[in-house]
Amino acid sequence: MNRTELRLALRPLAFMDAQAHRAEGLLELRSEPQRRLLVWHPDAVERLFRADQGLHHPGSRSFRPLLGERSLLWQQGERHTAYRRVLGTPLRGRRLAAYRGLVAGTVHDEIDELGEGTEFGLADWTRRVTLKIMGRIVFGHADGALLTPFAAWMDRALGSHYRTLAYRFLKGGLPLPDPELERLLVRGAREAARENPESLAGRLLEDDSPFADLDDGELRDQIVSLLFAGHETSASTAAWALYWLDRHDTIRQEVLAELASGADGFAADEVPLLQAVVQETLRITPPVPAAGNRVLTEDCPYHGQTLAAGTVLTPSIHLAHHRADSFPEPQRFDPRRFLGRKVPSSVYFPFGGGTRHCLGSQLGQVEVRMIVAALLRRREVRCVNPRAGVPQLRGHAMAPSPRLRMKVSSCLA
Ligand code: HEM
Repeated sequence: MNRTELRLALRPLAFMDAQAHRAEGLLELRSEPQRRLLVWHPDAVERLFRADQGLHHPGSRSFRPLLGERSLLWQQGERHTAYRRVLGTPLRGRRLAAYRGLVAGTVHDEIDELGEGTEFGLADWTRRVTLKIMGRIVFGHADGALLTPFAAWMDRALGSHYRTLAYRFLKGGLPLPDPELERLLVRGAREAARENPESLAGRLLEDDSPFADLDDGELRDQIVSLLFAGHETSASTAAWALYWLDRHDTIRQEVLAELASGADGFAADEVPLLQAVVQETLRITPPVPAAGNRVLTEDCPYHGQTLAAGTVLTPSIHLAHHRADSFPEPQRFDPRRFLGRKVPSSVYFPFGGGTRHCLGSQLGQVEVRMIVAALLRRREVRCVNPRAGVPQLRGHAMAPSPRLRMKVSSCLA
């Protein structure tokens, strides 16, 4: 790792912001022989995602041990496609309706706990809600015996950016969980397959699935990956959306007026302004500032130069979302940018793209809309310390600082 890559690893957002003036939307992070480029120009992004099928996806060096060497996040070829088919199908389109009651029930139970005068850490609260939702989706239940030690492990690995860096650089990798937790996760998945065949673990292991005979190691990797990828990002988006609405009271009032129809937020077309708030939140504070690395498998001409096979390309979501020619006044929170407008996926890609496009993009947005809708409708909540609304890195993800607190001033329902 050279000095430029070290600066990116230590302070990724500050590093990327310092590159925002580069109209070419391309920066060399490392030179030959293992050239690495940060890319955010719309042409480069479009070409990259279009060519994704033929590229290599090596995955993150620090996350590979955490999520497991056989995680679907770095599987390639046919096995990767099969994982996406089995796990992605229930998370899309009409199938999503099956989760409406589950998401609503979890959110309302957590809101019930927020009495008048309660102060709570926003990012921790949304993380608790989304982990319970993912527990119910993956196992069919939100058993604290599984989810509490899982959350504690994630916090140990990712709860402090500097601790994460220390693990990565001084201890040779992020901490592995207690073997007992790994055993519990695998046992939970096998029980789910018997008792809750509709759960994701059940679908993965059902008799006619290509993964019916999955061994415990590979099963562990998929369960950890689903719980991790499925809750950190949605939690971060929900927390940022609530923060931005707190900062923009007129928009908050307009969202509340929209919710007066009784909509629960499940269907985006019933709440266009709330959906635009979610999209703008994902633009201005994308929970994943950079998509996964791609490696060119053959030489590729680009803007008068040749990018050699082996070049690593890192798509910067953060920089693409802050290009003034794509989003005028990019630092301004303005959901109206998205009202009645479809934004091209080469300039706006909070869920990545190509063959690795997020499997839970629709579910994640449903969760955020339903969390925001239910909380706004049922509680009068305000930020106690809005100055703490600064980004905190959790591995490759980015959430509001854990210091950001909300207070319930009254219970409305
Ligand atoms: C608002 C919430 C979410 C955001 C912003 C988000 C963002 C992302 C991004 C940026 C990627 C990498 C894509 C790439 O490299 O091109 C990704 C991958 C992935 N996400 Fe999400 N995600 C969210 C919610 C979810 C949920 C709810 C799940 C539930 C299962 C999920 C599961 C996954 C999986 C399995 C992958 C790996 C896909 C693959 O490698 O084929 N995500 N997500």
